[in-house]
Amino acid sequence: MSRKKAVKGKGSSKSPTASPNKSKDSGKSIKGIGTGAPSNGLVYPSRPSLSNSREFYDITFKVMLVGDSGVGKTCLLVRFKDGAFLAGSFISTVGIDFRNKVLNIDALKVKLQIWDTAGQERFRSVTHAYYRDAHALLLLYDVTNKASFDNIKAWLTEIHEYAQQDVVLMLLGNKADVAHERVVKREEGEKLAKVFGVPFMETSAKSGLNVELAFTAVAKELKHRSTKEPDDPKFQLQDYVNKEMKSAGCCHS
Ligand SMILES: Nc1nc2c(ncn2[C@@H]2O[C@H](COP(=O)(O)OP(=O)(O)OP(=O)(O)O)[C@@H](O)[C@H]2O)c(=O)[nH]1
Ligand SMILES: [Mg+2]
Repeated sequence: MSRKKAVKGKGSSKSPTASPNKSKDSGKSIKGIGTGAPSNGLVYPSRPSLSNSREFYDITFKVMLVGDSGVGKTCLLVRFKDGAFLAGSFISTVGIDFRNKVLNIDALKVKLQIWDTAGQERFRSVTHAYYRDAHALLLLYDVTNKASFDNIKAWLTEIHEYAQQDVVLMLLGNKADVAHERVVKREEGEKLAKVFGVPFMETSAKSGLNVELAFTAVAKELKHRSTKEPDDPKFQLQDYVNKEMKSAGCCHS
């Protein structure tokens, strides 16, 4: 299996084509980031591995974080990437930014290129341009902010307008650690997600609750889609998430 080297570090991003959209090794055009054909990701032909380093990957996908300003998109990404929480004053994202992380999924190295969008209205036209190439979208609301929950319908309308039809979508109710200021019950999030047929879970960038799971579940779904044989059973994202939360003894019926 050929291993590609991931672009390192934090990217600031004016350009949506920061990732390769062509395999130099194979010389052929490949589906995925920057090509506008995101359904299958980038799968590289078999070759001996160059390295076991986390820098190398077999397949890559673009994941976008969206939702109102202040719901915790940047904090969720920083928690996932660096295992840390950005406490203190809130610095709103300007435009769009990305970070890479390589995960081991069923013996494959899956690189997620994660785009952190600005939730502020004034950057909306910038983020619209990036939806088209996204393989997956994590749509966040803040369980302590009712308006961010009420806006989910508008976000879904926007997603249907700008994203690919088969984009993997997951709804996340973030800041689940804040019990005393909670105004959106978990059941309300579950209900809304059911209405729109999207997987759902609550997360906390502060405590780390379900952060790894959210990204891993999406990576598994994308990897499954891109490598599955016709007879393979369908990967059920919500079932996987429920099973994992149950085995972790976490907060789900
Ligand atoms: N208690 C708690 N606070 C959080 C959590 N996630 C984020 N915050 C806080 O919420 C505020 C906003 O977080 P950001 O991650 O910057 O929000 P954002 O969605 O990226 O906002 P924009 O960049 O403006 O779109 C910050 O003050 C964070 O410290 C969480 O899970 N729990
Ligand atoms: Mg941000």
